[in-house]
Amino acid sequence: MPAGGVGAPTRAVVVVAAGSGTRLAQGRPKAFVEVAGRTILEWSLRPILLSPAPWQVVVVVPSDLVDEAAALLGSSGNGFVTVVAGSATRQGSVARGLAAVGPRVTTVLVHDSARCFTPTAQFEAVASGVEALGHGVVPGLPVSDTIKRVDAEGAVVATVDRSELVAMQTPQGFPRAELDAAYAAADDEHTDDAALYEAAGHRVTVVDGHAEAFKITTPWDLSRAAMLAAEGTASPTALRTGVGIDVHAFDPAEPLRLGTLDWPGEQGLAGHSDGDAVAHAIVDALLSAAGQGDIGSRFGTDDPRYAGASGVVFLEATRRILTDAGARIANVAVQVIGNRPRLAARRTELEEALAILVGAPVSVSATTTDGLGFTGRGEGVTVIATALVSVASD
Ligand SMILES: Nc1ccn([C@@H]2O[C@H](COP(=O)(O)OP(=O)(O)OP(=O)(O)O)[C@@H](O)[C@H]2O)c(=O)n1
Ligand SMILES: C[C@](O)(CO)[C@H](O)COP(=O)(O)O
Repeated sequence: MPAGGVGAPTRAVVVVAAGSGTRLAQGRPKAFVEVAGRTILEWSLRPILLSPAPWQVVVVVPSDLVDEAAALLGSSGNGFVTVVAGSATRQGSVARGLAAVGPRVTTVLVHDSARCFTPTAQFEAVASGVEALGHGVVPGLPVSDTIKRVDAEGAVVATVDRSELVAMQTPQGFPRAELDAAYAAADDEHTDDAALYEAAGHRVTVVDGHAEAFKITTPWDLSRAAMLAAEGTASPTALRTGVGIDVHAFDPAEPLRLGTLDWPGEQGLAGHSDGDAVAHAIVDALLSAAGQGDIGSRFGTDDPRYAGASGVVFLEATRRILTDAGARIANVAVQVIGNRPRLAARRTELEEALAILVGAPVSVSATTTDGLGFTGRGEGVTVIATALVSVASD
């Protein structure tokens, strides 16, 4: 499914990783330098992948490393991650990233890959701040040293009142249309996105930043990053697959509900709920991938709340279970085995409806068994689903 299609996220984060890392001096662009066996780029995506909200992620890397980054991130398999080539300046790189943000996105965050241990909560706080306030939101930390203003010779001109100062971090968040317009109008270089946005006349609110959102700039910062990774403060993300199967017999007295859609004129499926075998197989695949049990243990047939319940109810409840467990859905694939209904004409509609509920791409395929078995005799359907989720690993 394209990043901008129905079901695509309304939040995006542009992760700028196209800098050269001159001050880090490791002989490689900074985002491709490793910390505890993973590149800074991979570390920087971990908190975003752990976020319960679905994000479109645009990663901006040096132009000669686009293929390497796509391979590293496995982005070809995930419609919500895009890798694009950066520019000579940070501002130019951000502009290239913004150009790749999908049409459904209304809140956009810009994040330095170099701040790779930024906690997930900081992304959530900034995005929800933008959505609540309707203007720019940036994380900042109080300045801990005394600050002096000096002249060209190094003579102190003044001691600055540091109670008025905050050190800026990322991600910096903005209403998408306003940031796009500010970037289109910008004619000066700014050191952060908020400055460019302020220059266009907009308001910016500062929220609390976090010490772990420091920017890896110098070799000392790299040592600090290695210490954090070794302490497990920055635990890596693991990908887990899950599988689910559901079988239902046809019941001509019932209307057909499959994949949360109504199928007028088709025989229904028998069941304690609405018999939506596609929704049930997806629920099992998601629970299995996240290690959260199965549909029977979570939504028992003896529970009156689920008698006649629609697939939407099961999918929404399952998504909440995964969110509470800190698991993020990467994608779901479904195969329907049976003679009826014929899915081809409604495949896109079906995939989009399911993607909205799951919050990630869903692909649906169908097959028959050449007349063999109960599905071949037209007595019912079998549905198989697989799911991929990311979870915090030990
Ligand atoms: N042309 C550029 C320059 C910087 N960045 C990104 O902007 C962030 C902040 O820049 P900085 O940490 O200063 O990175 P470098 O420019 O790589 O560092 P240096 O100035 O030491 O070369 C980093 O995530 C960096 O990858 C970028 O995408 N494109
Ligand atoms: C955006 C930023 O991280 C906020 O502190 C910073 O301005 C970028 O760092 P740079 O070294 O000025 O590129």
